[in-house]
Amino acid sequence: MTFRIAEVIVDVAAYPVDRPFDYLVPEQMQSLIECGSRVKVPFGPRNVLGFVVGLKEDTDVPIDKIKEVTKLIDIEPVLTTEMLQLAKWLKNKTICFEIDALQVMLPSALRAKYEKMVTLQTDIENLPIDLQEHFKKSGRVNYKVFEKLHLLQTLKMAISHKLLAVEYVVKQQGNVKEIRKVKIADDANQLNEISAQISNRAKKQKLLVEWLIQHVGKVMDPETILTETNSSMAVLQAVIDLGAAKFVHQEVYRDPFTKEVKKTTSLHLTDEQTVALEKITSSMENKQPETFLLHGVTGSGKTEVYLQAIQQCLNDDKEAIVLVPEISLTPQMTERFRSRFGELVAVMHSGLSVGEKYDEWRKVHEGKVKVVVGARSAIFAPFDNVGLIILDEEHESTYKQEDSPRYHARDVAIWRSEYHNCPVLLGSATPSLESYARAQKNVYTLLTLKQRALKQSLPTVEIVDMREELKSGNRSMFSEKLVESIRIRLDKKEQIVLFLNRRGYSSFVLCRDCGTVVQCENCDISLTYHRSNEKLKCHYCGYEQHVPRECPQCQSDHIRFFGTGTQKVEEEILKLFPEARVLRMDVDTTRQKGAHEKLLESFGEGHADILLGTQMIAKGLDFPNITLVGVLSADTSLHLPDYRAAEKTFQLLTQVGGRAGRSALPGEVVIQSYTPEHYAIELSKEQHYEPFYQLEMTMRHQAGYPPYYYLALIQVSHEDLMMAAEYAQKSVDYLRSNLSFNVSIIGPTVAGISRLQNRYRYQCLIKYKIEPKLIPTLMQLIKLYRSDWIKKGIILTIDLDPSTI
Ligand SMILES: Nc1ncnc2c1ncn2[C@@H]1O[C@H](COP(=O)(O)OP(=O)(O)OP(=O)(O)O)[C@@H](O)[C@H]1O
Ligand SMILES: [Zn+2]
Ligand SMILES: [Zn+2]
Repeated sequence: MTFRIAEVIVDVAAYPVDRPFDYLVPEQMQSLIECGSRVKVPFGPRNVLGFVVGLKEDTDVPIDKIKEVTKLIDIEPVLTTEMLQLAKWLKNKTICFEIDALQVMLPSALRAKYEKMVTLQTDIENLPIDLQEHFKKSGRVNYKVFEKLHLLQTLKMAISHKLLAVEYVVKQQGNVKEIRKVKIADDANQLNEISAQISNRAKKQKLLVEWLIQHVGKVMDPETILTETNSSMAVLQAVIDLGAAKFVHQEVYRDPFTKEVKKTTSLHLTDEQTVALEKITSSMENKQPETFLLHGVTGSGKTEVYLQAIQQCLNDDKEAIVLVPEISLTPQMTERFRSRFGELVAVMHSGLSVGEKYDEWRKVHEGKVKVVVGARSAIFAPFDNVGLIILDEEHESTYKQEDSPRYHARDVAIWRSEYHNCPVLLGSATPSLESYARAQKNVYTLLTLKQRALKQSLPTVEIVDMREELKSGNRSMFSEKLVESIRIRLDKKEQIVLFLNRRGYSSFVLCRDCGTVVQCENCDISLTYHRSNEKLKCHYCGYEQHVPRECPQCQSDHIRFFGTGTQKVEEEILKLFPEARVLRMDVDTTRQKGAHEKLLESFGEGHADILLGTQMIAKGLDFPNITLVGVLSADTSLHLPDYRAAEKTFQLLTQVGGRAGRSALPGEVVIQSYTPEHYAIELSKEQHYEPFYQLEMTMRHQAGYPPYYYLALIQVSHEDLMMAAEYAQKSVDYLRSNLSFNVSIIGPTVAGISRLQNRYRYQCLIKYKIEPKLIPTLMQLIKLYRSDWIKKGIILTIDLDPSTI
């Protein structure tokens, strides 16, 4: 069947109406075009990108008005029917443009510049005659060749018979970091000749070439060569000009899968694990879209349950998606999957280059792998026979995307599970209140692991009141208790994790005379001090400046940085324990690709006594020799203007505490706090979730927050303060006159960060329980915005279930 009309979602933001437009399919394209393919179509004066979301025979658009599809980008669709449906759902669920929903499902490589290449998948004789000659020289031919020769029809056939495949080769644009190395010539004779040519007066050059002869063919850092030979860059350049070596560029990035992994097999499950696994597999057998909440204490062996459930899924010839929060995508976690399922696993996370990400996506798209382990966006993995979806650490806020489409991976997971009739498994030691409440109401099925896998006891937790320390004259950031515990571990050669809670906290520069804090020029946010290069940086817009020598307000020179960064803690530790080997893990030491991995590996191998870090080390670590966890500052995350502050603090303390005593050796946790009486801190002592859940639910009920109420956040920004305020007020008026009376609308108020990237920000919060008019009203508001306000420079965003307010 061939269709004449394509329905296309076009990539035109800021168009008030979000619906597909009809285009005429030129005859030669009719047998090639499919739903889920990208096209180029004329829109107004331009040619724009679009996605084919429907094909049909007729249209209401008059024949003299309808325009033709200019170009078919993919002869194989890049999106499945499922994804097209999902995009429609996402559009309503998150109030976004359908185009944004479609784009988010594709790897960024397909949005970047790329070259399409056709690669040979079989012996050349098996190809249709017309195509054969093109592959004689090389197994990889530019797609454009076939386009020019009008061979697309034949090409498409060959592709559908898997004789050929289309590959997108990304033109890397600074995504891959390269470093300059020196490649020494391969041929010793040639080097000898060069040496002979050099006049005896150019002693340094001669010496350098002599040295190079000893290292024929090697690739080395220029710095190494210079220090080893005690020569200068000029000398090196001179011998390079003579042909003794050449500069080469090497990717710093490596293949994500270069490391060998040891194969593991299923462990014998504990009783609790067995019960949990059976429930999950029986739901898989019955093809039920059931959502499970696996609540297991730290170290209870949730991961082993995931692994065996996935095994079941593979046995049934189905595919599995595993989501983990970006920060716990540690090599340890991914390795556990790879060592069980080997080549069947693809890994997707932000540490990969655009090209690498695309390679992983393609493995999924082509069915070469059966399991995806990845961060949030891996939920869109284009499998077509999903048997199980897992979200590890389901409470993590990184599962919510902060830009359009503002989706939550959990919601998408549940949607896909309904599409594929398969279960979703949410796992956590500290479930989100929302999920636990749903489990209480039997919307989710609760599975519990109360004990650690080898029946180890949970670590003992001691909370130290830092106010008392101060009273007794201890001004350091380490309490006496913690110092003593560290000393014992160092003596026993056991390992220590020190955790610096830096959520909502940073080192800033403050004038001790007038109290001024140095702020960003573009945002109303204090700048963060970076010791490594003595600079102040804005973590929101990237602005940076040197640390001022005097206060910009009062010119006093008593201007110092304030607060505790990991570097400062490290110095302090080394003062107290000069013999300790400390590994520091923070944004500064993990910037390089693979650094994270190396640090952890080295710690795991026992090359350090103390692992010091921020949020990054709170999760997923499973090292048997860790017996002490110290939390330096439990409170910092408590004082955030966030209704989830207590929940986040409790989760963090429980998770980080859970790193201790996971094997034979018993664990101890020392939590330092200035507000030890706060329930989130007090209750983390028992490492019991239930009491915290009960109390926090009461608080939420009283304050009218989720899970009792739903929230929607509307933000309005403009470069001009008055404009921002005016349009925020307009939005609120509009909402008030259209929503029911039992919906509370709070605002407009100044946003938490009142100015960002030179735009003033106002917001308004909607709290509701049931409000059928909400989505239609918000859609109308968006329409108002897109058709008029946007021209005045307003930016309006709507976030349903915002993760912070
Ligand atoms: N049935 C079992 N028999 C023996 N060892 C097990 C079993 N299940 C899990 N383990 C081991 O127990 C340790 C903790 O398990 P795992 O890391 O899966 O726990 P978890 O619940 O995911 O922990 P966390 O939430 O703290 O990260 C691991 O070293 C794992 O290999
Ligand atoms: Zn001052
Ligand atoms: Zn800024």
